[in-house]
Amino acid sequence: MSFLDVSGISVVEEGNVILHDITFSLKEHQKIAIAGETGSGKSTLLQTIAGLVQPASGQVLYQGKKVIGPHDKLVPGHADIAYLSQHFELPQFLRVEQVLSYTNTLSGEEANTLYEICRISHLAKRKTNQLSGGERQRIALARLLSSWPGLLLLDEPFSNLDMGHKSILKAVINDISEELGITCLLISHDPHDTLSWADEIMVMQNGKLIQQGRPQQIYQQPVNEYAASLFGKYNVIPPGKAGIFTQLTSKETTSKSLLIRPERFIVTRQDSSAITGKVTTTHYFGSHYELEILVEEVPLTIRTGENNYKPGDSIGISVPDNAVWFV
Ligand SMILES: Nc1ncnc2c1ncn2[C@@H]1O[C@H](COP(=O)(O)OP(=O)(O)OP(=O)(O)O)[C@@H](O)[C@H]1O
Repeated sequence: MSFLDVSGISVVEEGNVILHDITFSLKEHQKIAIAGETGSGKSTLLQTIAGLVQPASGQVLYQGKKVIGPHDKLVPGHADIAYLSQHFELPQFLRVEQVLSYTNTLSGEEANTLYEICRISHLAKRKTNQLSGGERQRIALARLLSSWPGLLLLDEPFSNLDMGHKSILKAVINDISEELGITCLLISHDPHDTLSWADEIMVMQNGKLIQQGRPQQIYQQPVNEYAASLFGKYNVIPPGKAGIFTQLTSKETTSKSLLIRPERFIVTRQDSSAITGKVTTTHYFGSHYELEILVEEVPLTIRTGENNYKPGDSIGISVPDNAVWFV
């Protein structure tokens, strides 16, 4: 028995199939992130797990017991599963300590620990209309956690936060798992949030779970171009031109296109062991440069730490064996 077992979940709303036969399981303390484009069904999946949306078929088992959907329950939801919506609301014009006291079931010491972990202790006397977006979110989170759930579902927690608030929230979410032992499942469309945090990533497309795996696997071996696009820039080289690149590796060309991430190219000397391209544009990104180049009419984006090139220059590039992937 897993901590959470989702088996064969389908959801239909207004005659449209929103989730198709989703199956996966989550171990206690495992960190899973869900990625997918807008409308791919991520929120509906979290809401179904939380018992807030009724599946048309399939079931969710939490610690071996079925999560009852809203059709069969007077007050929808599950006492041990907390869901933080993208559209959470806090009561207006109340002090933070009042807002928290309404839901709190913890002892004074436990509550203080929770407020420390959520980085909100200093906000107790503040009114809810005097908070930044990031502070509001951490208070909404503390409010949910004051019932000490076993599973926390976070729906796009980082959207609309600036870098400062985002890094505080990341530390909070980390501490929630590590110090409070609460298992977290989160949705984010930003690869920086998911790749470094998750033990596993699930990729959704049109209501289907199309790939599940370790971050490295999802990033380097996406099942299709859509999955590649969710985690950053990539080059797709059509099958007819793939040989230009595979000749540098032990790989054989196939009928599929070749996928290479921009940072996997190596800028090298222009000799017989390299491919020669022509630089068309250069862009500076602070931590690196991106060069747009043309190799036998194939446009490529390559990333490099140093830029000694300008438009019109010839450039030598190479690609290691494990950087090429067929999609
Ligand atoms: N109650 C509903 N009735 C009808 N359609 C719905 C309902 N809930 C969701 N949908 C539709 O189901 C699809 C998936 O929605 P969902 O919110 O789960 O996607 P998402 O991947 O979370 O998107 P986003 O990233 O924009 O939040 C969308 O096309 C949405 O319009």
